[in-house]
Amino acid sequence: MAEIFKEFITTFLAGSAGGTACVYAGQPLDTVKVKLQTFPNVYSGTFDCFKTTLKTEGLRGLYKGSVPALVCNVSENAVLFVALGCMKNMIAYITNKQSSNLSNIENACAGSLSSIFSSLVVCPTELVKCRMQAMSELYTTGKLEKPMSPYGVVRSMIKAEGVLSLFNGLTSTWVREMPGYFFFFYGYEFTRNLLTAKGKEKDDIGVVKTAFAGGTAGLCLWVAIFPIDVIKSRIQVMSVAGKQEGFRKTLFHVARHEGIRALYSGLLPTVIRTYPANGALFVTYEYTKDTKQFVNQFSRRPVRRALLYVPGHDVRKVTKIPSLQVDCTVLDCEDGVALDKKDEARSKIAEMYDDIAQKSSCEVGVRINAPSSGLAKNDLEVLFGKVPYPSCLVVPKIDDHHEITWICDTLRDIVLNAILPKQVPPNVIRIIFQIESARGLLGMKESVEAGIASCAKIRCTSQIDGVIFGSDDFCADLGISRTSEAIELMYARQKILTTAKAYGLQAIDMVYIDYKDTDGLRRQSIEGFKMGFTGKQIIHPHQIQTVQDAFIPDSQKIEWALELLKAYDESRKGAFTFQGQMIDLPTILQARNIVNIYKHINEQKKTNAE
Ligand SMILES: CCC(=O)SCCNC(=O)CCNC(=O)[C@H](O)C(C)(C)COP(=O)(O)OP(=O)(O)OC[C@H]1O[C@@H](n2cnc3c(N)ncnc32)[C@H](O)[C@@H]1OP(=O)(O)O
Ligand SMILES: O=CC(=O)O
Repeated sequence: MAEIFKEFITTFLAGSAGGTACVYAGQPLDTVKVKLQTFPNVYSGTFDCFKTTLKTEGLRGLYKGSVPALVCNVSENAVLFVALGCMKNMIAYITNKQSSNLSNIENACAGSLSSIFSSLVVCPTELVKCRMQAMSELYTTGKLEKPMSPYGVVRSMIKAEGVLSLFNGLTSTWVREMPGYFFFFYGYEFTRNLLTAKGKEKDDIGVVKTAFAGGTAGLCLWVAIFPIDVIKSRIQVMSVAGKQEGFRKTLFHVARHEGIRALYSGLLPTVIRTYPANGALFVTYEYTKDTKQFVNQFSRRPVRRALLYVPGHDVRKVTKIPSLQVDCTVLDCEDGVALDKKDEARSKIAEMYDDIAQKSSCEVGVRINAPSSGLAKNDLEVLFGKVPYPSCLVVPKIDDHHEITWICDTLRDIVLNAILPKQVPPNVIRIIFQIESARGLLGMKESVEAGIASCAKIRCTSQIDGVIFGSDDFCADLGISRTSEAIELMYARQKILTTAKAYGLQAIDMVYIDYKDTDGLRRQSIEGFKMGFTGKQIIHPHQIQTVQDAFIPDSQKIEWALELLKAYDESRKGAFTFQGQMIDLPTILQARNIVNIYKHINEQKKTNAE
């Protein structure tokens, strides 16, 4: 059910975005088309109409009716593309095929059927739009006493003839749309197939070819239905000056009195308009319909209670990932890989990533080498210069803010230059960076701010998700001797945690390298969770369960929090006593945190299981 809803939302959003792009790209020529269709004798041709409108009414005149056009196009395309999905599924069901494998004719039939639904939106909105676009002619030819606003047009129609008058021209809209959309989608799919290189998918033809296929779709539509559109525009515009004759009578009237040419009046601007307008429509639609990932991506950060490092060159360990019940795995190019194995690790990860990520229910990220190593750029190019690329990037040893800026800028350039010309980057890259030195700790606030600022330069490519405490390198940098209680690391842990939380980021605690000592690991994990860390790095599958159990509130705590929140709702007091303790807002907020963490983890478990 949730999937169907997401599908609905994403198609709806993609259709709406496509409709918006279509209007802005095509409105001036649409205005010219409507003027020529309804007043063929006022202008000598397309150019004259364009020039005169620009001269007398300015650019605003050409964009007149944009608001109803936006309403019209956005709602039309949203409904059209949602209905198209349903109709394709229906045809796929009947023909026993996958909806992505329908033939051109089947796609065309799905498009034609979808237009039955979109016409219900198109008819009233287009009626208002057409009248707005031809307003100055209606006024100067005396058919209207004074110009009206879109709202005025709607109000006067409802007042004079009732709500149903908004559907004036519905039959001619259907007569136009059903064959129109048959040719539209046939033209689109046919052109896309034609432009697809052998052995490639039509979804991969790129922006320019998609735009061309969209324009050709529009060309097929208009050539097929232009006379019907002329009659529809006539009925809709002229009925402002009184009741207009029906479709058939108007058609014969125009043909007899004005000649067949009048039925094609306005075809040229329409054909010119169709390439930018429908090109923009399909490019925007195709490239935003993957908003499902967007909706998922921006909703929440993935839960990362345990973050398991897997050395990237170690194929045996990497292929183990799909069998592990862990929140997050990180394929390592850095400290888990010897210097002479760096190239091997990088290329193995690039080669295996897609397969491993597909088979795993956990998040699969990568850790590149440090910015100061001289290896990081190569890592980024190899790992992120192709699709699919990892959804999560761990960057070690951030010693100052220039380094994280450099990483984020370089990553963005790689994605923009290597991926964008071919397709919209399929997923946001969630960056987590490591603080592992005295300098890194002191400059952490600036590094967080620099990372966030760099990612914000172009939204949707990357975002800073969290900070990791690299305790072992930190000990090396400061000359610290480790103790089992790790009291010597308390300041660093608290500072990292506080800074990360101040910016709403995840804070991931240190590694427990004595991986056979489960009791010690449990103690340190519970401590980290109580301090406020959201998760912990691990190095061995044995550590998964202990850590993941520690980073979720226990059942007693959840019960306490739920009961407390219930008592708070009932008491409606600032301070009150609950189970012998004084409770006020700070404790309520803590209880909410507990419930939120619990809910979030359970939701993620459900999503992973789906
Ligand atoms: C401290 C600072 C840091 O930077 S930490 C990050 C860098 N270090 C790392 O990435 C090290 C990751 N861990 C490892 O390489 C191994 O766990 C080490 C510690 C070397 C132990 O490996 P090994 O001797 O194979 O352990 P084992 O025989 O007990 O393994 C049992 C089965 O589990 C597997 N395993 C082990 N570790 C991992 C891992 N990290 N990821 C995935 N699988 C792992 C082993 O391959 C072994 O599987 P199998 O039974 O052979 O099929
Ligand atoms: O990278 C991790 C560390 O502990 O050092």
